[in-house]
Amino acid sequence: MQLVIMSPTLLQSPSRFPFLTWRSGCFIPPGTRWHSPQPRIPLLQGQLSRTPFHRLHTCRSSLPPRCLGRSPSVTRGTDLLHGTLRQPVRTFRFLAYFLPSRVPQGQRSGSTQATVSPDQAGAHGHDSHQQHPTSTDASSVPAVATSTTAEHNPTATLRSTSPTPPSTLTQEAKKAEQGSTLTKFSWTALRRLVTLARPEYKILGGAVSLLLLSSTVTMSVPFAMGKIIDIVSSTSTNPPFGLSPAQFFMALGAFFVSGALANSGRVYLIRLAGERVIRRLRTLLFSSLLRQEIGFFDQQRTGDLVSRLANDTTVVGKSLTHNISDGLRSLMMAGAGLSMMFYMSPTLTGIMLGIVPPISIAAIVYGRYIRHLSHQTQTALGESTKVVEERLSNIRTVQAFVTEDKEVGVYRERVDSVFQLAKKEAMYSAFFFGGAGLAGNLAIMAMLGVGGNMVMQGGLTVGELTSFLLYTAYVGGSLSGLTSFYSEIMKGMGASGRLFDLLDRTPMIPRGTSDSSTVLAPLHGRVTFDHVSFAYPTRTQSEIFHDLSFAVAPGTVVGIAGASGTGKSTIAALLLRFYDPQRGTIRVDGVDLRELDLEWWRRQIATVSQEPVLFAGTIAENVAYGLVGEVTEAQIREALVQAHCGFVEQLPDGIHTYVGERGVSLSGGQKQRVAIARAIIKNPHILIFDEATSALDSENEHLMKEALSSLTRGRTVFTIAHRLSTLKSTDLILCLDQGELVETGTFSHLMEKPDGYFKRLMEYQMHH
Ligand SMILES: Nc1ncnc2c1ncn2[C@@H]1O[C@H](COP(=O)(O)OP(=O)(O)OP(=O)(O)O)[C@@H](O)[C@H]1O
Repeated sequence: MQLVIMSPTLLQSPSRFPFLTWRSGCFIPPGTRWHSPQPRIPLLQGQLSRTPFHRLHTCRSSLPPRCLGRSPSVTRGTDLLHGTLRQPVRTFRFLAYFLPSRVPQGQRSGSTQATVSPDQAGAHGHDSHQQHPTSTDASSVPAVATSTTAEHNPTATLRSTSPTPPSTLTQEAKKAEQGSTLTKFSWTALRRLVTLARPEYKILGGAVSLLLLSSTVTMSVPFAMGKIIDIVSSTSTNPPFGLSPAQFFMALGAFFVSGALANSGRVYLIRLAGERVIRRLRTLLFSSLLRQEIGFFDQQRTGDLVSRLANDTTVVGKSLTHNISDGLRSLMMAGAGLSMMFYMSPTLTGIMLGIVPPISIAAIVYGRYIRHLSHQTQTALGESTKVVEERLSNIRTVQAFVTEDKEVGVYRERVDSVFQLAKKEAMYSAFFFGGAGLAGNLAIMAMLGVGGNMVMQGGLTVGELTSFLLYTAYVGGSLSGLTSFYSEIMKGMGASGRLFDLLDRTPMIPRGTSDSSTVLAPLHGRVTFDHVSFAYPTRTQSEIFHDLSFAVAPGTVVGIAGASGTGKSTIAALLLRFYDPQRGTIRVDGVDLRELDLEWWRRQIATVSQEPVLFAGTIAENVAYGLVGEVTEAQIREALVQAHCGFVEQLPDGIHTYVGERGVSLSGGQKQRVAIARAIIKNPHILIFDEATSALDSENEHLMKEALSSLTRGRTVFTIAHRLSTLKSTDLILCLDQGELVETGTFSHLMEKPDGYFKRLMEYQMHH
């Protein structure tokens, strides 16, 4: 992607944009590869590598106003869209980078998207959540949230914004879409989830030991405070263990320092284990994804898969580490706190147990409703973001049709429904926080009343009452943590279920490196379609081929002709074994394709497709793509010469010129010739050339023909022809009509047929 940063605002206020790095007078996001800085103007062109989504989001919400045209505030989303739809396309590319390609469903930082439901709030802070209430405010009440930022919410579900119509979704995709909210508890799922953390057992064991230590220190704070109050307020109370007051304070200090060290260690180890789990899961998942057959990708939304890779892995990693650590901590603290309370005053503890649980239950039920509202808001937000993503990624069409105002109208409607839901949520949340705070304070007042009475009658010291109240607050906080622990584990189970669906999925077309798979040596290249019937997995009802049979001798240049949509490219897809036919057999040198080692077979084929895909990298890297083993620069240059890629020498960095994402900085004809060089260097036995549908200019067409002639010599070649005149030099033409082979023969033979199908097609093309 091209990056163009022109904003003086950005250049003047570096501290406002911490996500950008200052380099050579320009800011670039982390992970940016950059080149060719342009002189005189503060402009930089660069290549962006992937940046974690949360960072993109941070970037988006911090975009400089001048870049956006208006305020970047999400509450003024329509203004933002209005501004961006009118930006020149180049500036727009910069913005597009910062917009997520997926919609966060539960993870929004700051602004109106704060979506933490009250009963989740205990999970906030995770490692750093030493938020043990030290004051008697509402935060000490179970299930009472003190934070409204969702930044740490690990439960976000990213949604695809791909425009794929829902009707094409499979059960698998739908399941992913439903997210984790429908997860049911199951021991098997929990066990599988826990197995993912097994390799980290040493680190986690260390973390749990440190957790024990730090929790012990934490839980002695109220006791120590009560003691201190008694020591300073009455001369009759002495420090425990026969220590002098000075020694007691020093011992307490040392105790706290060791607790802090243990806590730091615990946080580090937990994070380390979490990140290791996430790293392992991501790698496993990506490798499993790449091994799936093409039919699988036809049925899935790319956005969902990316979301599983980016988001579900994080949810699982965190639920296994952070959540378990937090849950254990809450459990220990609740248990220890209650025991201490009973020890200090069974009467007061009884009263507390009579008041707090009903408040907690009410808070949890109400909190759930708010979470439901929050979920609805997120869904609506997802819908609105879909509009933005689709329109921004097709900005050329929007501007060419001058539909900016219409699009803003569509977006305004969506944003408005987000606003209405968010308003409702805000109102309910306001009542919740107010009510919960009041209930908490009333409970504390009740206990102060009873406890104060006991102090006056000499049943308790002031210090003991203080300790007791602090323990109440601690226990309340811990219970709140426990409720969120359960919901986080459920989300982890939901996310891991979706991950296991992918990890466990056996590709319908396996790689075939088993002992039974065959390698043909030598390969001659005779290709036979024997009564082949085929329908795409997403449209099983409509057969593309019915009983298709033909044979191609080794070294033949075959042209495949036919009207658009008759299945020409499908032949190529079947040859590459992207799909298997439902009936019939495709044979190579007499051997069923299904018996061949798939990796070996695909290495024997080179394809030059209609719109060749180049990857973000240099020309040399693209030419060498897919080659096994070492490749020299001389080989690359030779292939480029054969493919008539003379233009490469004119480029500033020659073969090391960076071609941009999907080869965006090369013309269509240049891309095709680089793709031909990529095919030449592979030295394939079989070549599939899918002719470009878009017309090339005559010079380009001539160069292409020349390049191809170097490639076709001595190989079995399938040319999928869109312009029939290019088939003159083929040895054999297969003419398809509605998936059936209607004519075969040489060009001149077919043109001689008085009312032949091919001849009619030719004439039609010539006159249109
Ligand atoms: N992945 C897919 N899933 C479902 N249907 C598909 C898929 N790819 C192609 N089709 C359908 O299969 C039919 C044949 O498509 P194919 O791409 O082979 O045609 P073609 O002859 O190469 O067309 P063109 O000349 O326009 O490129 C079309 O009706 C198309 O809509």
